[in-house]
Amino acid sequence: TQSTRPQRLLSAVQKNATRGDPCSVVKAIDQFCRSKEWAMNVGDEKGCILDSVVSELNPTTVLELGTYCGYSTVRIANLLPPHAKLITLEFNPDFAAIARQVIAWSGLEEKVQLVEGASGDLIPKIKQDFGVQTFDLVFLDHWKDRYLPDTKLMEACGLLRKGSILLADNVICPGTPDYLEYVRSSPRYESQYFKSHLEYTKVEDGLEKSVFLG
Ligand SMILES: Nc1ncnc2c1ncn2[C@@H]1O[C@H](/C=C/CNC(=O)c2cc([N+](=O)[O-])cc(O)c2O)[C@@H](O)[C@H]1O
Ligand SMILES: [Mg+2]
Repeated sequence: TQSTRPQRLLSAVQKNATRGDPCSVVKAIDQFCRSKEWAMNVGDEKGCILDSVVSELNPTTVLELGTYCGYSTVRIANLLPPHAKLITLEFNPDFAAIARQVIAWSGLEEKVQLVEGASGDLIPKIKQDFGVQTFDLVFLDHWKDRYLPDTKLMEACGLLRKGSILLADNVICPGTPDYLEYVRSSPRYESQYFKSHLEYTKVEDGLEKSVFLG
């Protein structure tokens, strides 16, 4: 049977990256996406912006919406202090299975809890089921029409506190116009756009960093 792109991405990691070395896993995926097959990882250019936001914040609780193959999961987890927790939600079981193996290859399983399911169903259960009260950082990178409803849901579920940061990928390409309008016009957020490029291309894209003001 034909392999899928995520399966081929995982094979490239297992072939070219060193087990237990997160940086080599990130490099192997970027090399695969540049030289073999484009894939919708946040990528190296926007990844550096992601890294700087994570490093500056030094979060202990992080939520990622949309794991895909686990590229940004590994980038974020690699920068977390000991005992910090990254919960990542992924509803496609095939992608989740690949991501688990990518995360395991990087040796960061201790810091990551990958939960299979839809964000709309899981977000209301996080406080009771995963022992997290609020998130220091949320990285949004799932279906673009889910960014706004899930942000409103996180607010309603009390998962954001004064100072929580939302970092959203693809606010230009493919674009999240309703989300962008919301965080830029709401008095409850202080937003900042980090101009960059769509992963592995010269097309404009960027990350929107929004601080929840409570
Ligand atoms: N509600 C939900 N709950 C849990 N998991 C969910 C979910 N909605 C989607 N997902 C998962 O998140 C990933 C989708 C990402 C969409 N990104 C994209 O569509 C995308 C597209 C381009 N692009 O076309 O250039 C570039 C990018 O950086 C992109 O992130 C997939 O793994 C999908 O299974
Ligand atoms: Mg993306």
